[in-house]
Amino acid sequence: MVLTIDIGNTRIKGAVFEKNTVLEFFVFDKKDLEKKIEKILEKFEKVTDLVVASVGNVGKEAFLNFNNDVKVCFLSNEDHFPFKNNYATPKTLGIDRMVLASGATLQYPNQNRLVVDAGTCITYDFVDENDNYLGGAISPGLRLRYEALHNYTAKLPLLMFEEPKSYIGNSTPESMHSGVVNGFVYEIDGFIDQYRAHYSNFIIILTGGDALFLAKRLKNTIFANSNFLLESLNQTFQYKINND
Ligand SMILES: Nc1ncnc2c1ncn2[C@@H]1O[C@H](COP(=O)(O)OP(=O)(O)OP(=O)(O)O)[C@@H](O)[C@H]1O
Ligand SMILES: CC(C)(CO)[C@@H](O)C(=O)NCCC(=O)O
Ligand SMILES: [K+]
Repeated sequence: MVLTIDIGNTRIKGAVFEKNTVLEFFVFDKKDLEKKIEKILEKFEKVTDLVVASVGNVGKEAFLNFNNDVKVCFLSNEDHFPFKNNYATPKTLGIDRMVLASGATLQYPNQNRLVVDAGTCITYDFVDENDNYLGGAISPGLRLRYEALHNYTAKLPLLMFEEPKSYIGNSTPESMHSGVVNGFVYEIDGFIDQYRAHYSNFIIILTGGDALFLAKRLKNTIFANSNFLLESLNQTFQYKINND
């Protein structure tokens, strides 16, 4: 059994896998990291490996004190991945993006793939049909847009997500909801259109905390898989075992 851990910028997510089947999912706060992992390891005694991807400020050190029977695999940019990395700055490429690209390569062989992760940031990652990772884009996620409007102006309130009533906002809150939510949706549809103009065929994997909401709103119909990063961690680990 494998416990995969995704340390994002905001939250931590985990999943216990028996081969390719998820037994349980977890979401928790950074401050609870060690306590929660201890609990999971107590509940699932058969976990032999802990596989971690961290883009947050939680480093390898946080994983040194667990039960000795558990091996920790803390993924880094130096690991071997199933794609050819054409990024001009491979050392600064986010480990979450590498794992997403890896999952897309392994799960959807021999095709162009675009992964859109709508989390704290929105990331776009493209792997072509010859398994070249080309890069993509990084932009602020939904929650971050609301926070930025509030934090960098004098007058704008901090709002919680609400579905805008129209693209023409007729009040301050409605203008903000339209700008944030519609802007978010238009951006992603716009990027997908751009890829479509250059690649006649590609699959789209939509993931991250806002994926389910987005899937309903995009003009481009695509399926969402909120757990794609955790699944990709499990697959990347299997790949690593078989290729190291
Ligand atoms: N309880 C929650 N806490 C924070 N964000 C949430 C929550 N529920 C839904 N969301 C939405 O999820 C988005 C954040 O996504 P996610 O949880 O994937 O981020 P994350 O844990 O920081 O991961 P990453 O850094 O990998 O993007 C926010 O824009 C927000 O709208
Ligand atoms: C963009 C984020 C913050 C998304 O989690 C992460 O992938 C990251 O810190 N990336 C480093 C920069 C890059 O990917 O080029
Ligand atoms: K993200």
